[in-house]
Amino acid sequence: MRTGSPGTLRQATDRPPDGGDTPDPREPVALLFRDLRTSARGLADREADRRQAVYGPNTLTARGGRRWPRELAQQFTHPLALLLALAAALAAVSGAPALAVAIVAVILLNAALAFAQEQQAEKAVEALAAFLPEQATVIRDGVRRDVAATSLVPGDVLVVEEGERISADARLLSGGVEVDLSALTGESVPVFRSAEPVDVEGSLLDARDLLFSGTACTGGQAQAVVTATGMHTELGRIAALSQRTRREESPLERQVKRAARLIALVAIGVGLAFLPIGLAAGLSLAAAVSFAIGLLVANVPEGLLPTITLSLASGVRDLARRGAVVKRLSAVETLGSTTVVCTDKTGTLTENRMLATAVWTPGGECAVDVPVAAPPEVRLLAAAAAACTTAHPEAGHGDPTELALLDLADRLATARPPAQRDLDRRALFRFDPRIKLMTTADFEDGTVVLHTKGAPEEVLAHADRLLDRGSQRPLTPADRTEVVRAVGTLAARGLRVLGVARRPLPPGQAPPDRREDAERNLCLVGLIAMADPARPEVAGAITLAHRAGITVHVVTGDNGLTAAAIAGQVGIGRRGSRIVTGTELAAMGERELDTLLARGEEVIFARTSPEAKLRIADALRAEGHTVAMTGDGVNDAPALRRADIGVAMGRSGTDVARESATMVLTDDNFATIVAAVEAGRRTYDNIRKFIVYIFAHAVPEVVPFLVFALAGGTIPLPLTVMQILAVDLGTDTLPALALGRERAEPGLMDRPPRPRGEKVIQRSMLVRAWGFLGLVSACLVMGGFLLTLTLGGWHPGDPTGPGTALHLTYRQATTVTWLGIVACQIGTAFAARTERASLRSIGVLSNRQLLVGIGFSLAFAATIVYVPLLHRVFGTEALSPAQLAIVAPFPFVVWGADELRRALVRRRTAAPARPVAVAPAPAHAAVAASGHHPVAVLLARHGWSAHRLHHALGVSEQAAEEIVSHARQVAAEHGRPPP
Ligand SMILES: Nc1ncnc2c1ncn2[C@@H]1O[C@H](COP(=O)(O)OP(=O)(O)OP(=O)(O)O)[C@@H](O)[C@H]1O
Repeated sequence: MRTGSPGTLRQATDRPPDGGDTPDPREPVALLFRDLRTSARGLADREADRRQAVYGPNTLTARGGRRWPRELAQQFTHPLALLLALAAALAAVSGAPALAVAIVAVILLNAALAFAQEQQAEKAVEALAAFLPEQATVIRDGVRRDVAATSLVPGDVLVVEEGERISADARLLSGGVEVDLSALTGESVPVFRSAEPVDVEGSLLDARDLLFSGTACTGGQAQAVVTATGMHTELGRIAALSQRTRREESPLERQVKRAARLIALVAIGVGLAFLPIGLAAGLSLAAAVSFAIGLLVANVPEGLLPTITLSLASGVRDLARRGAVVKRLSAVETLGSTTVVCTDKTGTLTENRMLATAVWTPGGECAVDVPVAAPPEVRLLAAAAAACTTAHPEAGHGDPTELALLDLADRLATARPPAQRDLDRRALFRFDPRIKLMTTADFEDGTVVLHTKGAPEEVLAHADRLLDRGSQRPLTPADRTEVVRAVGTLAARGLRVLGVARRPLPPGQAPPDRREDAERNLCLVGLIAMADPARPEVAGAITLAHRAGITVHVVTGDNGLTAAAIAGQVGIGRRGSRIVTGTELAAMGERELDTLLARGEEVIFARTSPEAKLRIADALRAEGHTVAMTGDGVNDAPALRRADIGVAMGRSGTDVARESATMVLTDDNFATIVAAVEAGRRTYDNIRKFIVYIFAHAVPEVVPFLVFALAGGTIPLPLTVMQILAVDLGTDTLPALALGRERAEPGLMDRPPRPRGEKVIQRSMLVRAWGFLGLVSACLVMGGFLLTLTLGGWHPGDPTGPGTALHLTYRQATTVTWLGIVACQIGTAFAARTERASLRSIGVLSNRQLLVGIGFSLAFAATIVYVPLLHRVFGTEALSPAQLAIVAPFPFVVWGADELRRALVRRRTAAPARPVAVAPAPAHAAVAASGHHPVAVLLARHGWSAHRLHHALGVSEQAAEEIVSHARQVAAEHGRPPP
């Protein structure tokens, strides 16, 4: 046996061990217990509290100092900020110091806003930790209980089980576990660690009997005594790990960054082009340069990216409130484009509240959900199943299946207390989702009895005898058929069926070491059927998912008939479904699987292995789908990582699954996935809305310059450079932020999913922003300018410079132009709130933040127009009520014009807009019955080509052809023109 080096031994003292001086974890257990002043019964609660005061909470504190100075500095060094700085320098040297100061103000203001938005975004993501509190199981005062991982202290006895994250450094006391050390070593192959002392030279991480904080248990069960917590753990010591990693950039942000740079280039082009035009129109070189710079500054969309980040973060926060914690900002946008959800059944579609309702023995079926005087064979069945459990109902700990079995045994008065059961246990082969069996060896009446429970067909495959009315006999083929029939009858009622078998070992024989030796020659005792009701909210969520063009496949470890019954109850597979068992799937080639998935049928993959999930995710992604996949076990981790959105269960799932997932459901509920898709779609829509808004103001800013340049001196400049900057400085940002929080547009979930890879900035948006909203605004502001001049007695060609009679009128006219732009942007903000719907349908005043933003814009505008001190800076002048009256209708005109345009668009494309919302018409039903993608079916009826369906919806080419030809056929049958 290894001994610890005496030099490192601490003297036991009366006070708890000091937090900074941890004992050598490798010293013999007895010494370790002495040094940590603990025992195998764990600490007393009060002692644990005391130690918590000494050691502090078991958390890692971020090192590396404050990061905000660097983050703030970054706001000044990104390419767009540098471009603006260059413009400021140019302005300064070209003799326009006021312009230079104004540009610096733009840079400062933008940096401050961007910084504030990014800090907010980061906080939103960090706050998510609060939604996922980590738990640890400990033994305190000899009793097993769950505590918050932060409350672990040295001396605690930790119980580590498969799937759990290890939250402190610990020395194994009993049992053995497989651990994934990749968080510490980067090596992802699990290693075995056990309490058996083995001498290993080398680093602490190689020690066979130590566990480390931050690693995960991927198999087995063990108890270990905590030797170090918080920053004293190995994880805490690796300083680099405690520094937060940089937030990765989302595809959306990358796309927008690229677009923003492109637009900045265009802005430079426009600015440069203005130089010769301005000179030709009679401007001095200095004036032409400053106008060129003004145009450049006005058109650089520097506020876009931080606004997007903040919008995604607010999506993250919103999702968390609805019970879905996402771990990456980019997940929000991916969620919005989800086309397929692969969900498991137990706990996600169902409540995971099991109740044993019926049992089957060779004597026949017997209901057990009512008080019954159970015959002896039923009592034996319940007792055998209860023996084969590890759950602890008294500690609220355990798999719901096992809790139901213990409850049944309790009701039939055959239960042994869990503590006694654990004392009698001689061996344990845990439930393995691959073979779907669990076996225990238990001491009973002087001998060891093997108890096996699991999927009935597996139990049957390992049994050769049957317990028939108290006596064993060989299992005949007829018996097997009868058992299979009984399973089918129970499963078709949506019940989860378990087979139970046993085998007493000859007296004195020790339990087998190997699982294969334990799980053979079993004697089947009977079947236990459990009801697990479907969650009431799931049916509504499935309907919503279907309307949104999302296909839902069930991928479950359970029996196909059980799964099909539950799926039927919640509405999955209404359009046709197929049950594919794990064995059938294994026999399927890749092409066959592709064809199956391309049909658009909702498939029930039953009795699947975790590896099957990976295969299904791969096949769907290869088809071009965006896949959300749920999972809860250790083995589900690869599939969770491979899917576009891995969804883990916050309540019932393992820590390993939670770590691999992109999204964790705090309520384990399928309906939350659909709610998350909805939130994702809304966030994405909102980003498009403020892009339209931010882009629109460029046109009314550029057009006045063009008019001036093209008029050859007959029309004076309608807008000064400083006025342009004032729009950038004060009036645009808040409404843009408010648009990012807009509520969902009606019909959001009636649209087919956004095709994968679709660009966030689309041509139609630019046409709307520049070609419509911008153009209308430009016409209005130019009209306002010319009207003000004319009413003041101006004629084309009249001089308006300083000292002339018309100068005051001219200054008022430019103020009207400027105020006109602000007014038009207010109209644009209202118009941009919906993409297609009428504003009335979402409530004209429903976005409070927008109203606040507009209030701020108006106050800012009033200051610039009416504070004399600012007149000199911005070249503005106080306006008369009559002049104000010119501008006052602008917001309504812009908004009204867009309202009309949207109404026209709605009318023109009314049918495909809500493709799946319409109740299935007979023709639809007929095609739907053939099992095709319902959205595709409807779009085909509205004239989409097979090619377009294939590319937009990811339907396979063959399926798309079939859908289109079917649509033609249906049209012909109804005497309609072909689509
Ligand atoms: N604790 C257990 N002991 C023995 N057998 C079990 C246990 N839990 C489940 N089984 C059997 O294994 C099958 C598969 O279980 P698994 O946990 O993989 O999936 P599931 O919970 O039924 O469904 P889902 O995959 O939808 O969550 C179950 O249908 C049941 O027959």
